[in-house]
Amino acid sequence: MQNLVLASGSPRRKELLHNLKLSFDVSVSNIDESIDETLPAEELVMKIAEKKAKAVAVQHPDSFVIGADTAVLFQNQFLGKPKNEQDSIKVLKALSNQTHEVVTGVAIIHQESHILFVEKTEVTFWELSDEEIAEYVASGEPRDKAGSYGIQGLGSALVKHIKGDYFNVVGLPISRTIRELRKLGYRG
Ligand SMILES: Cc1cn([C@H]2C[C@H](O)[C@@H](COP(=O)(O)OP(=O)(O)OP(=O)(O)O)O2)c(=O)[nH]c1=O
Repeated sequence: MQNLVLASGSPRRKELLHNLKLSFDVSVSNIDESIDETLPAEELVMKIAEKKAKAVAVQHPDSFVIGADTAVLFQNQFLGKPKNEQDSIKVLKALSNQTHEVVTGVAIIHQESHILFVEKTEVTFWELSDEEIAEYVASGEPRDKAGSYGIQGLGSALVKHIKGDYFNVVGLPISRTIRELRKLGYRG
């Protein structure tokens, strides 16, 4: 029996795997997510995803372990989760009426085999009024989310259009992830 482990505490990633009716365990590692700003965003998110997966793989040596990390990239700036409400307001003002990229790095580890990949989605926001931003930030939704919004929640009202995988924006490019898992021999 093959065992699948999601190395993430994100409820969104859990739900995306559930959608595929896969049975899996969740194991969260407390790794240091501080970033090396000299690295390109694509490499950074893959590196952090790999760190998350590796920390869990040592405890589950025969399992297929998935780690992921999502960030927003705008004008060469790497935007992770907001530090506070002021930070969210600043980020949402910058993203208003603009297109940004959401990058998710995914790492899959099984025994000696590793797969790393990055998926990108372009997201374009409507022009947002100060009032709309203030109301959205007060809802609390931006708090635990890269780029200070959640496309799957109230944040859906901010988005004019996207180009690429919607699920990648939510935190896990699920269709590519399952395909890469199968390449490593996963048959669940
Ligand atoms: C842009 C965007 C991000 N997000 C979320 C996805 C990720 O959960 C979060 C980015 O933080 P991550 O560090 O990628 O993940 P996490 O802290 O939630 O979970 P863990 O570290 O345990 O793996 O932002 C949304 O839910 N919706 C969105 O539209």
